[in-house]
Amino acid sequence: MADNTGSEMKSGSFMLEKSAKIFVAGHRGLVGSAIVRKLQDQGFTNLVLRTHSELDLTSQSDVESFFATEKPVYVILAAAKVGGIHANNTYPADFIGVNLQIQTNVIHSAYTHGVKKLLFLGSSCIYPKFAPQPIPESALLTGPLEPTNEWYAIAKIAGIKMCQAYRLQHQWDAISGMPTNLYGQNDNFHPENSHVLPALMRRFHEAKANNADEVVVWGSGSPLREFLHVDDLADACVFLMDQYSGFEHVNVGSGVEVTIKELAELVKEVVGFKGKLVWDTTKPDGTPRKLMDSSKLASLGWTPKISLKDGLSQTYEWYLENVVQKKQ
Ligand SMILES: NC(=O)C1=CN([C@@H]2O[C@H](COP(=O)(O)OP(=O)(O)OC[C@H]3O[C@@H](n4cnc5c(N)ncnc54)[C@H](OP(=O)(O)O)[C@@H]3O)[C@@H](O)[C@H]2O)C=CC1
Ligand SMILES: C[C@H]1O[C@H](OP(=O)(O)OP(=O)(O)OC[C@H]2O[C@@H](n3cnc4c(=O)[nH]c(N)nc43)[C@H](O)[C@@H]2O)[C@@H](O)[C@@H](O)C1=O
Repeated sequence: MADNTGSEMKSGSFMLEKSAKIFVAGHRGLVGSAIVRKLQDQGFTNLVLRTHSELDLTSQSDVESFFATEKPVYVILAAAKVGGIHANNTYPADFIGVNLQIQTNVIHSAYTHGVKKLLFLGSSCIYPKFAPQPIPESALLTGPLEPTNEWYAIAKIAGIKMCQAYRLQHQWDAISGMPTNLYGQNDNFHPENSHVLPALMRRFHEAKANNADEVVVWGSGSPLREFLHVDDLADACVFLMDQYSGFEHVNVGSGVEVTIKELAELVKEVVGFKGKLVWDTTKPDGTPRKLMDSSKLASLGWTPKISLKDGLSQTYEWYLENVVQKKQ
């Protein structure tokens, strides 16, 4: 039964419907590809997938036709305009506009065409810049946002609210998960527009390959970030599809935070770069700290499994095989 208050749980029907048609939007991205791997591992056989060029989710009419034709039973919305601190800061119109368009089109058409349940993915940047730490779900809309990503955050907050509004008005089972900073295979390794972890992995790798003496890292090194491996996130998404039908969004974190300086040292070690770090303090630090309180998800019965050290090694192996070797 769908629930308006968040107090009730849905028990296990998703995992029993292995041949139900599931639309994973954004299936080639970091998150979408991990969700596809997880669903396939779990025996789901009827995934419907479209690349950006096959279906532009910012087009309301194309999204409408897609849902009318395909009629998926479940939707996991992992398509979005995504990027790190520099991209968010540089392209505010894209981050608010594209994300509002994608999520509005997909959520509305999914509801209209009888989708049974939808999972919307937001981000830990929805919370106020100076939220209490660890950040509980209840901190939403209690203070001003971090300016470097407020445009993206406003779109994501609108997505949560849209799911809640459709639940209230139409008793429709739309839920929201809020992942912390993610990393893993199929990440974006762009030198400027990516998130810190893939950016540093690439920069250390290239410095090592070129016998460089130093690597530039942005900001002061003091901000704290919590990192979760994307395979853990995918596992949590499947868990939420199966086990959660509440009104409130759910934090998905690892509970482990490191300073950017500690992260840089870890990535340096995994890559095997021997030179020194130089800090470019003209670059923004962003939020000083954003550790999520994931006790709600833990109380439902889900916890992460992959340590940062193991996850980093795995990701570097993947990067070597799939990015470096393919360029050669
Ligand atoms: N990465 C992170 O650290 C975090 C991510 N998240 C959330 O997870 C979700 C997925 O992020 P992530 O996997 O990192 O992002 P990626 O950039 O890796 O992937 C985004 C996907 O969205 C698709 N896409 C983008 N625009 C459109 C469009 N107009 N029409 C159709 N498809 C489109 C892309 O398709 P194509 O490949 O075909 O171009 C791509 O597959 C987002 O909602 C994000 O907010 C939350 C917290 C942290
Ligand atoms: C997931 C989350 O991601 C974004 O927020 P963010 O956590 O600030 O993201 P980030 O990974 O880009 O940076 C983390 C920290 O790391 C420092 N840093 C050092 N050196 C590099 C570097 O080379 N690249 C980047 N990107 N950052 C670097 C950087 O200065 C900052 O202090 C949101 O915009 C929003 O998209 C969102 O929700």
